Amino acid sequence: MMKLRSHPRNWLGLMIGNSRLHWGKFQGETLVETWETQHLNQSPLEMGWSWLNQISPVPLFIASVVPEQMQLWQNYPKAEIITLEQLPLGGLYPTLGIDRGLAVLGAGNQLGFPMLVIDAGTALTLTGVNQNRQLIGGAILPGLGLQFSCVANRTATLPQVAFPESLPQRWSLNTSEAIASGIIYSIIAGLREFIAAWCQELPHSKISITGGDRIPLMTYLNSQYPEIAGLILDTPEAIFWGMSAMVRDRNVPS
Ligand SMILES: Nc1ncnc2c1ncn2[C@@H]1O[C@H](COP(=O)(O)OP(=O)(O)OP(=O)(O)O)[C@@H](O)[C@H]1O
Ligand SMILES: CC(C)(CO)[C@@H](O)C(=O)NCCC(=O)O
Ligand SMILES: [K+]
Repeated sequence: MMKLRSHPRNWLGLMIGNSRLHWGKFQGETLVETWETQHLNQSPLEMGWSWLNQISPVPLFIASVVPEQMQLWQNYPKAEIITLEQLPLGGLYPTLGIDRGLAVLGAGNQLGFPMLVIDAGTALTLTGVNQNRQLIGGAILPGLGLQFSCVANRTATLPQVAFPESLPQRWSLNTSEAIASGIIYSIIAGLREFIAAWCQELPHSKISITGGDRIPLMTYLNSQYPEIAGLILDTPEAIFWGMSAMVRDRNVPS
């Protein structure tokens, strides 16, 4: 096997997340466009998606944290799976989510290592890599949306609450705001604590954020801890940057 050091001319990246599918359209190394779609109920071929290959025969590179969704792509021609084994970072553990690995690789490649990535997705994760591209570790907690839906679904009277547009009152005098306060102040205080601990060990680290809930989360962080928020770089495309690096350096039979 040899390592290619170039991208296909046109290609698609697909990150299968827990809530939805994230797509990136690339021309060589350039990310041209990203969009989201729902999870599939059947394989893309059964859905009549052969057009994806016939009309535009582009290579498709897939990374997934949802095994059942990945299964649906098994027989899809021109699809290549991006796996953790190929990820050029040290100290990985076998069950690390490929989304976390790709995000920290992508953000680090683009902005520099050490890198701490916050992924505000279905799950909220922190993933830290040092200057030698070794995984130091991270943390996983229920994401913002999951925390809101969990309290509503698992209690008799608590309502489903939408994310508030701005930081709520900490001391609330109504149920909806009390739920929002409890979840939001706890998450941002927790993040502040994790970031402070990380920066104590790796003072020169970059910190970046990605994921579907990063904008409301940054709004709350900005209001309460502007000095912490000011350290965090917005990198919605971090996972695709990571994919791009792995696609460029993929192995091909020599
Ligand atoms: N159309 C949408 N569908 C689902 N979630 C959405 C949508 N728009 C915004 N979101 C927010 O995005 C969050 C999920 O983030 P994201 O899409 O990054 O997660 P994901 O697909 O599960 O990826 P991961 O598994 O990596 O967390 C949800 O909590 C939700 O609040
Ligand atoms: C934590 C999630 C769900 C975040 O999408 C994903 O990265 C995952 O399934 N990870 C596996 C467990 C781990 O990363 O340790
Ligand atoms: K699970």
